[in-house]
Amino acid sequence: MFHLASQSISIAKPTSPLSNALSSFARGRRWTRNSNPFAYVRGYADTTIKFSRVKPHMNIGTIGHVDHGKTTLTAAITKVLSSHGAAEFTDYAQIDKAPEEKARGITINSAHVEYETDQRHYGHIDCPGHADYIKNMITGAAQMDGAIIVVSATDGQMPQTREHLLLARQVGIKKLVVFINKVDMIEDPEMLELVDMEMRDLLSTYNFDGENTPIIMGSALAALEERNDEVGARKVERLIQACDEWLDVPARDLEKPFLMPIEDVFSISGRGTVTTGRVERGVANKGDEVEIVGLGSTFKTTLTGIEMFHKELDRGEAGDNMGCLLRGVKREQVRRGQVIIAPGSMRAVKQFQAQIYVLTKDEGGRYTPFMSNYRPQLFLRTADITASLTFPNGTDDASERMVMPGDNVEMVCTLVHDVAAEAGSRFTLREGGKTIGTGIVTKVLQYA
Ligand SMILES: Nc1nc2c(ncn2[C@@H]2O[C@H](COP(=O)(O)OP(=O)(O)OP(=O)(O)O)[C@@H](O)[C@H]2O)c(=O)[nH]1
Ligand SMILES: [Mg+2]
Repeated sequence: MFHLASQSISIAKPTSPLSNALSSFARGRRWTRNSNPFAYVRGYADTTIKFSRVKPHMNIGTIGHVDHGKTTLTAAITKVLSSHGAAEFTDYAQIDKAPEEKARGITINSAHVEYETDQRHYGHIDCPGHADYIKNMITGAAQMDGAIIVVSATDGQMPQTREHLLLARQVGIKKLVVFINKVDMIEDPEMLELVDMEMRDLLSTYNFDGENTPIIMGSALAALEERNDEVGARKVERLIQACDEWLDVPARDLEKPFLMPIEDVFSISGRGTVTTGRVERGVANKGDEVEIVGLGSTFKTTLTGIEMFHKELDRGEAGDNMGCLLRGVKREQVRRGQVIIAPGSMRAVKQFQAQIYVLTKDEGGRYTPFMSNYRPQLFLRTADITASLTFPNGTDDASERMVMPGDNVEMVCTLVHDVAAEAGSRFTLREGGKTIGTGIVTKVLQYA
């Protein structure tokens, strides 16, 4: 039904059953807590340790409806792994640490932690579930290679469970692991079976592998509070094992030209301007010439420094969350929404044709149809731009034609600001605080 996201899913048989993985987690290593991986930017000048690439790195995170337990689970994972020496415990209050988050008891900003298993190093992003902060969820999810969707056993699937699944698909996440949380509050086992069945159906609806996706039932709070190990710590261990076995470390696009969407910009006195983001593809070496593209200005500069998780690197590659020090660039010259690329490898576009899926109201989308010249916000990588949607030339009755929620349509998007894009680039459409559609660029019609 959702043909934009119809990549085929290969059913990976777990090749290496994790033998006692959790107990033999990397011992004796130094762990740095990173509720915000970009906090290092402030200490940029001090860092000399080289980042080690012994294990494959993977970005995952927690998504799902508000209050279903994503932050509790994130804290619980670090707690359980810290007891194996494989993470530094990051308490709930260190993840939801903004005053407003504490006051309201919800996550607003997505937060980052890191931990390691025998096989992998994970960067983990805890996303907000509240509908008002879906924008932060999208940017968080856009950095993930796989995700843990948290569903409370007491509520079952809810609107943002569905919306997050759809958006996860949209940002290119191919596999998920499900954690059915709060089982400590459930007495009737049939209830759990029902949630399990409904989740498998829902996964299939959104083109995930509903049949084989691991579903783990437990209690994040019990694990965090170190009680009732059977539903607590043991289930969190099972969850991490499922992540190791089921989620695939993506084939990195190392061969492609370098591209890093700019997520944030910092100014460091004495050093210059640092931009942070997740490398989408390719490799950049310290000293490389790069090009900044989008939002009205395209110019060349040199990467004078690369850094990740407090450590300095000589190169950054696809999948890395990193900071780039840019030579001779003023803070005002760079903005979230631009990209840093290998010079000449992509251009800024003003208009393109796209295949768009319009969400139904049950998916959190519009209740009513829209017509030509509709103007939603278009989110592409980290950019957020107003766009005008029209029908392609030659469409019959274009001025009267309506697009209904649930429709899959080809439309022309004309942007108020230019953005780096190419055929295959994916985006999300939002309006009045909610996601109303998702799309993929099929053809560039006009460059900036
Ligand atoms: N009984 C029980 N309560 C839980 C469990 N896990 C989380 N909770 C409680 O559920 C509430 C919400 O938990 P959070 O971890 O903040 O939920 P969240 O999904 O991060 O919420 P948002 O980030 O705001 O979307 C808190 O009061 C938790 O203590 C659990 O396993 N059992
Ligand atoms: Mg939370």
